[in-house]
Amino acid sequence: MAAPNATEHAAKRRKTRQDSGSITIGGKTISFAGYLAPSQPKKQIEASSGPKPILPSSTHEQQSNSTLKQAIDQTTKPGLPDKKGTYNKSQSTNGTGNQALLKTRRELPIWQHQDEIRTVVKRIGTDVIVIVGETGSGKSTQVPQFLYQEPWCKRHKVKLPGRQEDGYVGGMIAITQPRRVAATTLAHRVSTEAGTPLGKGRPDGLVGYSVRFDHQVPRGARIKFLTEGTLLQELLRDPYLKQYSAVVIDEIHERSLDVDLLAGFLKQILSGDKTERGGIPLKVIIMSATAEVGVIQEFFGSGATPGTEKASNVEVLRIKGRQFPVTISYEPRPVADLQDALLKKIFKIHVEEPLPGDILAFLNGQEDIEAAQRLIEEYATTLASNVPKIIAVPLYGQLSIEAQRLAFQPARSPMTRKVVLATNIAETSVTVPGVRYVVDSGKSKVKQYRPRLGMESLLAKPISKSSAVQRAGRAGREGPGKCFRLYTEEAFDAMQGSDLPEILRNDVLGAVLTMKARGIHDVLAFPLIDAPETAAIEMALLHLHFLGALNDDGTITPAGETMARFPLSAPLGAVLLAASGPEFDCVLEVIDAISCLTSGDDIFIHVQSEEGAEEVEEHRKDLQRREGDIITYLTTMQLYAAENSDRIEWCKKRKINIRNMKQALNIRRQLRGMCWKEKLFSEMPPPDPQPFTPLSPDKAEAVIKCFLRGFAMRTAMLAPDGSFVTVNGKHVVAIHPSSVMHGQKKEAIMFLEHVYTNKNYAKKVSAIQATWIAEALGR
Ligand SMILES: Nc1ncnc2c1ncn2[C@@H]1O[C@H](COP(=O)(O)OP(=O)(O)OP(=O)(O)O)[C@@H](O)[C@H]1O
Repeated sequence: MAAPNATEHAAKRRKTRQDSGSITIGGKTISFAGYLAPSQPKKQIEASSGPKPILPSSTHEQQSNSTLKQAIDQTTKPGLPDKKGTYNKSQSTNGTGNQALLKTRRELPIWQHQDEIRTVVKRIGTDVIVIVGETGSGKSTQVPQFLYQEPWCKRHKVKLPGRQEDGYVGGMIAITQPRRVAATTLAHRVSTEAGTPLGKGRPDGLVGYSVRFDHQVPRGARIKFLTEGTLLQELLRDPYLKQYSAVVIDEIHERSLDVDLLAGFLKQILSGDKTERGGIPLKVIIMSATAEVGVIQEFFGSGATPGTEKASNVEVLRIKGRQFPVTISYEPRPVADLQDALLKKIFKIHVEEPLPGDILAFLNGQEDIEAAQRLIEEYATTLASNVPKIIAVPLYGQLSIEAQRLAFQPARSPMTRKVVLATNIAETSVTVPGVRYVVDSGKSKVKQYRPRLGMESLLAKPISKSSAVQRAGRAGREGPGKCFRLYTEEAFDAMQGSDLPEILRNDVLGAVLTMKARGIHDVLAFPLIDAPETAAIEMALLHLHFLGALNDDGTITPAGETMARFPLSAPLGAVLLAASGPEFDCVLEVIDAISCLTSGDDIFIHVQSEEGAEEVEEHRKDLQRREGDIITYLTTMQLYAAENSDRIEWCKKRKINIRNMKQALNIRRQLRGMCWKEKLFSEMPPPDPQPFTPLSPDKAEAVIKCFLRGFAMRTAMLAPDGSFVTVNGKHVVAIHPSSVMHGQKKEAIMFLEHVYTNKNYAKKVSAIQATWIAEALGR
């Protein structure tokens, strides 16, 4: 039977309106009672489908586009504000763009506090300044701009221990963000406000950003936004953070593992030998709307009286007020079906609330986002041509940076309301321009690691009060906003104040390696706000020893130091190092596979329908390899790089995410550069495109054996009943449907990811032989 074409599929899936005033989309029925008039022929429904969105005098797009144009104009026009925040004519080409933003900045609550902030930060003896201000009060964008011209923030020429010639200390402010999306968008915003270009190597830029695999820091930058992980990497190269005068830790309340480590290192720098910085102090500024101030004071304070805000070296500043009000509403009673309630709320906002006003909805995770996106797209097709349109844009961590940026751009067509469907990555720090309405599901997926089982689970859990406040704070940033909480007020009252810090619920492998690489021998004695279970640290030490990162006495090996320098997890670092040995000699091949594995979201677009999946299988035949997912990724990269006609078309045909593939190529280039520097291979390959030669079975085996050096603990054997049972822990795992190995029975498998959702799944799976596991474990 011929496979149905895409139009037929779409027609099949398309909604069917029902007489009951509900709509069935993708097998799900949503009642429209109260929103849209029920049961009428389509044309009539369109003409009288409930209250229409109130239209503005100018359309949303006109407004958004002019804002965007202004922003672009401003970014391309150089100009720095002077000390008072006004613009110097010689620096700004016409000043008007910057002046317009200056007016907005002056209205931020924090603007009135700038002198106070400058005074407190420069105070001698004050090492740590905690700034607590409501969401949107202007902390992230304004504080670095208030400080970078202060005399203490200058670059100082100083004598440094162990050096003949003078060195330099200070000159730049680092601001960390928990996520790259916040770091990059804030850098763009601040460079726009300052009127200076953002970009590597550009002269005179004031602002830059540095996130994994993407560094845009202009020469002479004074303000640098980075992810916490990137600053940790910098700490390995520069243990005293000599290039910085101040480190601003933004959104500390998120308590990521990286921020807890950073806090520990910063505490050590503050209490350590000042001569290492030529006597120049490092100022530490900690900011959040919802931080537990007492905990921070206690941690950083020397001679602090907990809870009194009177620590001698720690000062607390509280910024009152927010720029625009946010009205919060709750559900009268608990909702039975969260996704149903979320969609209804989005549709209700669309028909009742005025434009402009985009919606930001918080969902559990990628799967829920994709499902909601499909349903909104179906809903959009039911809207009459004379009512505003609605579009859905996803925003989650695994998307490539480029795909994430789409969520921050205004809708392209006129009279269109954008709905950003996000995970908690949009919860703190970010401003999604255009958003006036927030819909909060009250849930998020939380990763939890069980050290004794060596397993990770990813389960949807109620959020904390702190998260709910942050989510609401995403509305009301450019005008008054509304936040619709899909839970009752009682449920809010019953929420925990804050989330459990990541260090207490996640694998600490990377954290322990970072500490070891920074020369911390006794990791149990390292200062941490909250110490993880000893069992978790012991597991991490054993694992690192197995990876060859630690010697028998617990000191770091040269291989461990190299692993720590790579912007990759320790097991992937171990894989690269194994590939560089004469036994395997396949670094370039391993880089090809790792590039695809780390480029964000899966490069392969998951097709929902069975027929669609069959069609895609047909087109992916040239990529798929019987050895499993790793060799399939590797082959995909090699074929993509060899493609010399139309790479976009090539991706489209195979349903490969074009942006992620481009990002993979970018990562491949960077990893090749890093491995070259580390002398892991001896000859640079010729530039692309080169003719494609399929990987030989021997080479494929070598690549998989290298991966086993990093992932021998993530293997499973076929049991007599046909299930796979993990070698470590003896758990039953099923091969995830996204794997090319799905449904296959092999003697043994290795999996790079392991997640417990509704089932215990192995992802990124390769076929292996049992003897290979013994070989890898017995080294
Ligand atoms: N990318 C952007 N586009 C448009 N406006 C922005 C952008 N970033 C910031 N703003 C404006 O600047 C204001 C202050 O933002 P900022 O991030 O400095 O606040 P904050 O106090 O750090 O908030 P939060 O605690 O929520 O991170 C926002 O409310 C918004 O009006």
